[in-house]
Amino acid sequence: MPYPIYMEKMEKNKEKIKKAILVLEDGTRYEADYFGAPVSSSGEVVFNTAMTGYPESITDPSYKGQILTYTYPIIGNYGIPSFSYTKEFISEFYESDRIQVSGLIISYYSNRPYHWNMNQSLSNWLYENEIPGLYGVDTRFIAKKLRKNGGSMLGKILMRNEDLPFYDPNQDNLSEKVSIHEKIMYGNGKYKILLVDFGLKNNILRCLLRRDCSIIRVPWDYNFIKDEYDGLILSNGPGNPKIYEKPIHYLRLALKKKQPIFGICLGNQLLGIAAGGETYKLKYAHRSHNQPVISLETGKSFITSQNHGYVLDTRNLSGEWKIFFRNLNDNTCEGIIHNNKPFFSVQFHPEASSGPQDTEFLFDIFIDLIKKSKYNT
Ligand SMILES: NC(=O)CC[C@H](N)C(=O)O
Repeated sequence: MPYPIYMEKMEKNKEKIKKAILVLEDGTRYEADYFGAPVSSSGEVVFNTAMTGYPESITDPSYKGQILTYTYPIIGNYGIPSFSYTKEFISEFYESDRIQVSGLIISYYSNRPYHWNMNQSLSNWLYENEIPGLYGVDTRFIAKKLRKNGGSMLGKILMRNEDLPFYDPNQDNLSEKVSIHEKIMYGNGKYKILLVDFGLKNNILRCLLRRDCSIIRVPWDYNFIKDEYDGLILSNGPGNPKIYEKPIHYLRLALKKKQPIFGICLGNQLLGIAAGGETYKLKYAHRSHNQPVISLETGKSFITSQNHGYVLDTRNLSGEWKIFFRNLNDNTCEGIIHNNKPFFSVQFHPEASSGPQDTEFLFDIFIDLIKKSKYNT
């Protein structure tokens, strides 16, 4: 066993640490030790190069159906935070109320976690939620392999002599699994935001509540066309954007109206499709805290937090739209903006969490657009 491990529950049960196997769709088999729960799991293996923020990423619904590999070598060192809620009943430190990843693959599991706000260890949290983790893995080797295959591969974590079929989450409607089923209202601010939840990250709610908004959060397939609102936000979310035909149809209708629209990540892809564009899978997916983008409006560049495997092909975008941001690494589209209506969207995460907060000002731009359209100023 290459690394020590901190597995309270396992130790209590005097269960011996056993080996598990990572199997990739190209036939690669990789033996490693496990932490968290001793259960087998199948999904799309992706990797993230961020150095911090594992509690936020693990609870980000955009990771639904995915097995997350960290290239940063030490994970678990600050445990996981307390389960506290704001007065609006939004989790203070998590991006949703549950673990969303199907498994974790890491190099070194830190066996002495410490943080003033720590509630329990990462291993314990995974154990309680029946999610497996593998440690002692050369995650940079895995990342290189995944990169060669467009940033992801189907894979499975297998315990004992079990087996599972491969599972491709991109064939599924994942928003159905992670979105809400009933409307939820938050705050009583001046600006009425209709927020379509495709699997939203809580920090979108927190950012809006700090900006005098009242939020009507609705399920992914909610028909918002007849509703009254000051601004429409399309959240981030998991899976293949092309699956979400119903909301794309509603969006085409919303584009005929004049209320401001702001799309984030999956929201950007859906808005882009509604505006005539296409989406395709990136050659190298963007999952990190240090993705550089440039605004084609101002010429300013920003470091952004990202988590996406698909991207917009803007070639067939209707002439009313232009590219708002571009990625400075691979030149892909990082956002679009309408020429004369208050509609824009970004592929990165202006709400960050985790990651750099440099682009949170986009929420202010959105509120300014609302002020203009609401008060005609
Ligand atoms: N974070 C997101 O909204 C991700 C969008 C989409 N599921 C993708 O991977 O490209």
